[in-house]
Amino acid sequence: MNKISEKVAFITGAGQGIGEAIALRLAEDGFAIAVADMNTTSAQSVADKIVAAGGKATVVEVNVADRDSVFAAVDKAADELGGLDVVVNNAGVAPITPIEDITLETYRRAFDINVGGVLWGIQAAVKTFKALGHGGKIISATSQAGHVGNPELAVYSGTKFAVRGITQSAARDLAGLGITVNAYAPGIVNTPMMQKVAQDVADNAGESFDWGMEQFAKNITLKRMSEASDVAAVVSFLAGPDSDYITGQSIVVDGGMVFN
Ligand SMILES: NC(=O)C1=CN([C@@H]2O[C@H](COP(=O)(O)OP(=O)(O)OC[C@H]3O[C@@H](n4cnc5c(N)ncnc54)[C@H](O)[C@@H]3O)[C@@H](O)[C@H]2O)C=CC1
Ligand SMILES: CC(=O)C(C)=O
Repeated sequence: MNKISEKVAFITGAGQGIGEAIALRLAEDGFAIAVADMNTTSAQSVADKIVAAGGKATVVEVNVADRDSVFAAVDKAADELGGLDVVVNNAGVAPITPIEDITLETYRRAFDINVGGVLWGIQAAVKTFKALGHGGKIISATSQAGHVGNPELAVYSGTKFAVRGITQSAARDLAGLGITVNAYAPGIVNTPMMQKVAQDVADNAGESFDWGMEQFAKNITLKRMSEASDVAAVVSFLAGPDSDYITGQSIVVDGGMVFN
């Protein structure tokens, strides 16, 4: 096994879905894991799974939309786990927003969580990496919808395009500190988020849940939906030494939906 011993990874939105899969995969890779989420009950069950498998984990409560909360969570994780090497800004929300229905509240919440959460996560990571006297890796969630605008997802697509812009700028700003900054862009992953997106799109069209899923899944070249573990494998690569010469990139892991 490719063990990276004594390294620490902080992962937001790690209580379920893609974040959970990333936490389990990086624990398997040898990282001690800060399972950061606003839902501490689900986060605790992920931490319990890691510990039961022989790994090391701690639960950290965080609201990624709140800058102070993110800084406090990263500090706590580094204190409890004795360091910090990788920060994964994974938490996000995906409201369905046909153009004419977009409200100020929906717009603000999505940008506060999906974009603010990435900015504050990057800032908090830099502060702690500097305090520890070394560089590190910052990895954030964008989406295939951050590479091509998706129907009924204008606000969400906007946030995920923003994550790519921030990733590119931060990569340039932070290279001198020995920090790489990258993103992963999943496709259609079978998680609670995607199930709700499909249900909402189906409800708007007066169709079934399966029809809603099909609207997203029909253009996947590999003809299967993604498992969260497909995404976690790419994050494992971005968190490990084999990606040391990569920065400022968004790695698409979507079974062939968008081609760059
Ligand atoms: N599921 C999919 O098909 C895709 C997901 N993504 C992105 O991957 C990331 C993870 O998505 P999923 O696992 O599907 O989502 P999910 O909704 O299943 O899980 C999200 C997790 O984030 C946590 N969270 C939400 N808001 C938070 C906040 N303000 N502070 C702290 N934690 C918060 C939730 O409690 C939950 O545990 C998101 O950024 C999403 O946009 C990107 C492309 C496709
Ligand atoms: C939710 C999401 O990121 C999609 C549909 O790509």
